Amino acid sequence: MISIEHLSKVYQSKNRQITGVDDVSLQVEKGEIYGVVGYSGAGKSTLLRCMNILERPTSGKVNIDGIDLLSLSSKDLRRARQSIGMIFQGFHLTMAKTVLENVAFALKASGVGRSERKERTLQLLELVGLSDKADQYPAQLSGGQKQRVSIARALANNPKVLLCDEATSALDPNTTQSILKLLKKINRELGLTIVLITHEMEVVKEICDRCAVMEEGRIVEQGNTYDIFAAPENPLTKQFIQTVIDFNIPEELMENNKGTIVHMKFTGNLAREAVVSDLLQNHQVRGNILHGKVDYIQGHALGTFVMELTGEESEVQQAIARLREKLGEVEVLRDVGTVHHDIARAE
Ligand SMILES: Nc1ncnc2c1ncn2[C@@H]1O[C@H](COP(=O)(O)OP(=O)(O)OP(=O)(O)O)[C@@H](O)[C@H]1O
Repeated sequence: MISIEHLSKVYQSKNRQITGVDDVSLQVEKGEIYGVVGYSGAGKSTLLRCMNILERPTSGKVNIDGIDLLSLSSKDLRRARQSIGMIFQGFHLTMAKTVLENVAFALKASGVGRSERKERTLQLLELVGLSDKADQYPAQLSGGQKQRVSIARALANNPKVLLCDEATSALDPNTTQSILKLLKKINRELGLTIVLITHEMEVVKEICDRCAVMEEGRIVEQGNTYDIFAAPENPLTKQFIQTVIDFNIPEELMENNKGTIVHMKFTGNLAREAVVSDLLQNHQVRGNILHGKVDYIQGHALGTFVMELTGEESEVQQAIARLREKLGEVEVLRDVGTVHHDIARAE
């Protein structure tokens, strides 16, 4: 549905060039929710605005639903943009128009007649759960309701793609959840392809089928959201994931527990298997769980456990080897062998 190839955007300021997007390629499939996550200044907004040519790329290709957008005349580009809706962090509503007028205006602009406009607007307000607010003004609405109006407006011309520019960043956590649910609903019910940019990995975890992580204009990692959470490779991706799946153990706990501390991840079916109790039965070690959590990403379980293992050093090492056989990567956060070695060296 969306194909971006080697896209770059370089801004020319007075005496220097600033690269907003640097050689980005990505594909978004039809009906998919695709997230781009990154810190401020990473180039997310620039990339998103290049997707509907609100910003003209310096080089590269943008193809949406088989149309090469950069080859179009301004008139054809205006028409093509009707199939690309967009919503923003700041809603961009017209304050002097009612909710109904805000949505209907998008239809008027594309030449839809008065009676059809009203009927379609009411349908859209029902879809976003705002039928009872049709005659209110934006100032009378909460942030979440305003974003619902802007979603209804973005859907007015039956777009195939919806671009979301930090759509939930101005909202509290509960309202964020309700807007994400709405986006998921329209994605499923209307088969709408959604690209969203965000600085919150939680948003990606909630609704994105696939995602990309951006830094300094480049994509540093991309893939299926579950795989990215289960086995992130790039240090920045790991940092983002840690904002959602936090397994930092308080220092006092590290100090008070003298055993070997391991961090394990359970993916897929393993998340439901009794790996830990099997381990404790089959090895002469004691296990003390310091942290444990199962997250559900795209309906699949991802378990994170931090456990202290105590016992004879050779037994502990065998237990870790067994865990690695079963789980793949097992990170040793504190190795008692190393601790003994360090103490001996200090003495
Ligand atoms: N119109 C512009 N003129 C010059 N530089 C720009 C312009 N727009 C963006 N940039 C620069 O391009 C880089 C990427 O900015 P962009 O807004 O795309 O990042 P972002 O990841 O969306 O960050 P934020 O979430 O803070 O908006 C930044 O260094 C920014 O200063």
